[in-house]
Order: sequence, then C-alpha cells, then structure tokens
Amino acid sequence: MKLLNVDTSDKVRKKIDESFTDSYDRWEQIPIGQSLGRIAFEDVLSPIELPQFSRSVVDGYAVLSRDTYGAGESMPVFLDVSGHVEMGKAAEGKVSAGEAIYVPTGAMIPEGADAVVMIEYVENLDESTVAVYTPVAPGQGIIQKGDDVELDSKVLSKGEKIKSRDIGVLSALGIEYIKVFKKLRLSVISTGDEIVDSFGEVQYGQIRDINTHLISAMAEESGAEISLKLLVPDDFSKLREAIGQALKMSDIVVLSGGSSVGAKDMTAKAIESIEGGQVFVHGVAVKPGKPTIIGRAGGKALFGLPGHPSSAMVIYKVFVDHLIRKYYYMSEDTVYIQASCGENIHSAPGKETYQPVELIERDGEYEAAPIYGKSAAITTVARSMGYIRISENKEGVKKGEKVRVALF
Ligand SMILES: Nc1nc2c(c(=O)[nH]1)N[C@H]1C(S)=C(S)[C@@H](COP(=O)(O)OP(=O)(O)OC[C@H]3O[C@@H](n4cnc5c(N)ncnc54)[C@H](O)[C@@H]3O)O[C@H]1N2
Ligand code: MOO
Repeated sequence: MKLLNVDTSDKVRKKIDESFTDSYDRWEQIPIGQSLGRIAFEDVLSPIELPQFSRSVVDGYAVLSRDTYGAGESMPVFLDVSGHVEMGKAAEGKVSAGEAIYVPTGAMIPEGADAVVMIEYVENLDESTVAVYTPVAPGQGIIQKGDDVELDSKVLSKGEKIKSRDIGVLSALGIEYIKVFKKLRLSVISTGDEIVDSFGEVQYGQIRDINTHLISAMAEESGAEISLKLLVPDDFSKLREAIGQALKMSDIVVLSGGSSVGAKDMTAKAIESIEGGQVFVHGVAVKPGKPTIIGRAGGKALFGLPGHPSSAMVIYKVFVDHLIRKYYYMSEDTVYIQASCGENIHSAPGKETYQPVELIERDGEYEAAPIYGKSAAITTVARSMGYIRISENKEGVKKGEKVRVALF
C-alpha cells in the first residue's frame, strides 16, 4: 500500500525556504512609466529634498508671523505690500518687519517670511497696503524645504511592488529609470488523458483545460511571466520530456494533475527521473491539496499541484506564491479582512483546512460565507474571494465566530 507521508504547511514552507537558498538577482532597468506592478530590485533613496524650496500652500501674503500677533477682526494690523512672487520663478525681494509679499499657492516663500496669511483674512486698502485680520503662527501656510522628502531618505524598499502612488513620488524626485527584478519565468504543464485544449473540439468524457489558464493568470498576478504552457497526456515519457523542456526555459515549473497515488499519477516519478531531479515533499497535511508535490532539479523549483482546480488554486497561493515572494524579497502582503463566519464550518482535525469563502457586506460588516462544492467545481474558484485558514488543532469554526479572511 502506498501512503503519502504528509508534512504540515509550515514545515513545507520551511523546506521551500531551505531548498531554494540561491538569491534571485536578475534585474533590468526600466522607465518608471512601465514599472507599475513590478518589484523594486533595490532600495531607492531620494537624490534631492522635496520640496526643493519652501512653498506656500495657500494664496496669501508672506509675512513675519510676529507682525500679526494681536491682529483680530476689530483690530487689524497694517502691512506694506513690497511685491509679489510669480509662479515658477525664484522669489525676489525680502520680507522685512511691517511688510508683506503676495504669494500664490505653490509659489516660493520669499526670504524673511515665516508664515502666509490667506487672502480671505486680508483686505487690500490700496496698491501698497493691506489690513490683516488674523494672527498666524510661524510656519503656517508653508510647506518647508525638505518637509515632504528628506535627502537620501528611502522612498521605495527592495522587494516592494510598485504602485501608482510610488510612480507619483518617483516623478516628483525626477527619477526616470528604476531597477526592477527581471520577471521570474514560470511554466505550467497540465497533465491528464481527459484534459483537452479549452478552445478546441471536446469529446464526450473529455474535460476542457482550466488549470493552465488559471495558474498562468495567478502567476502573472504574483509578478512572474509565463514562458511555456503545455498540455500532456498521462504518458511517462511525454511528461518527462515536457518537464525537461520547461526546465530549460523557466525558473519554476508548475505541474497540475497526476499528483496523487493512482496508477496514472506519475508526476513525482517523472520529476525524479530528470537528471538531478528530487522530490522533497509529497503530501501535505492540508485540505484541499493533500497530494501536493514539491521538488527541484538543478536549483529550479518544481511544484505538482493537485488537479482539482480549487485545490490547485489554494496550493498555488500557499506554496508557489510563497516561493515567488521569497525570490523577490517581498514581505508577506496578504490582505486580510475581518469577518464573522456565516455558518458552522467543519474541518478535519490534524489537517490544516483552507476554506474558500465569499464575502458579503451587511451594514458595513463582512460575513464570510463558505463556498462548498467539490474541489473539482470551477464555480468554487470563481466565487471565492479569499479563504479562511483553520488550524490543524481546531475542529472547525462556529457560526458568528470572528475570522480572518485572506484575500486571493
Ligand atoms: N486513493 C486516493 N485518491 C485520491 C487521493 C488520495 O489521497 N488517495 N487524493 C485525492 C485528492 S485530495 C485530490 S486533490 C486528487 C488529486 O489528484 P491528482 O493531482 O492526481 O489530479 P488528477 O487525478 O489528474 O485530477 C483530479 C481532477 O481534476 C481534474 N483536472 C485535472 N487537471 C485539470 C485541468 N488542467 N483543468 C481542469 N480540470 C483538471 C481532473 O479531470 C480530475 O477530475 O486526488 C484524489 N484522489
Ligand atoms: O486536494 Mo484534494 O480533494 O484535497 O482537492
């Protein structure tokens, strides 16, 4: 009898970390306009301080704050207007005691001034005199030089996924190009005599391929690029050949199907038959995904995911995405949502259970509704927004219990 020797998921992640210790250090330099969603290869330090000069954040008069002390609605202070600052130009002139210079929003603060009074609190008495009806504190109405970004401060960390707002910051600093990780190359091989091209003829008894497309899309979401997609029948030599071909052109090979112990489940044996091929995980104490396989060949990673699409999706997220993040120096950035459990969920003690859920919003609170359906059901995949992890020591989750939903 052949039984799988199962590891806990924490132990499996540890094995992944220990097995793939070579750092992934391929990078390319790209214009920031093309960097959205890419992963920063190194820390980015600001080459300048920002703003580069103190600027007004309001339309008003640059003054010496102490000149305005005691000003009030019934007792204005009178100041001489000695000029105005033009946008995009260096401020000319200096504000001395008893003087004010007009500054539009965003313009440079002239020398001497330490605050700006908004025009709403100022009355123009004539060309060169204003009455100020409010006191202003030092710094009021001004964004000081270097307030936003200090010189040499870190604006992006190695391993950070570049977001639209980061592109905003980089533009403000005049950084045109950025070093990002070259995308990891990932191949997907789907196996099974019954699996056929999703878009071709389908005979009765055959199944349209889901996993190749599902896993490729998830890998792209993780920041990898797909170097090869193959569909192979349950034929040992064809599978072996496909693995060999995939290894040549990728850093990670993901296989779907054939992970279990049935007569046609030959993924593990095929990996072991490759030169230097070794399987170091076959079986994980998780539900779904018990027959998961993880191996390596010449430093490259191979994953054998269970064929059921929803199991493949969970195992991809829990192990393959984990390795991609490690290679990219990314911190765990799973987004969790607090929700209350919509119904009792039973789980198998001794196995960590990943229960796909749908999130339903009720009065600003989320309810996590478990999505059942055999792991072969594609709607389980399509409707699930995330999953609840139920530890191996628990027997389930009670209706109404607070849970953390990890978003897919
Ligand atoms: N005797 C045992 N049988 C099974 C066990 C076990 O421990 N002992 N584990 C079960 C579990 S759990 C799972 S999950 C499956 C895993 O099976 P395989 O990884 O060997 O996958 P297949 O048998 O090839 O396929 C399973 C299922 O998924 C469909 N499939 C496969 N590939 C695709 C694809 N690319 N697109 C769409 N659907 C796909 C396939 O047609 C099967 O229905 O084993 C259990 N059995
Ligand atoms: O991986 Mo399986 O049935 O646990 O889906």
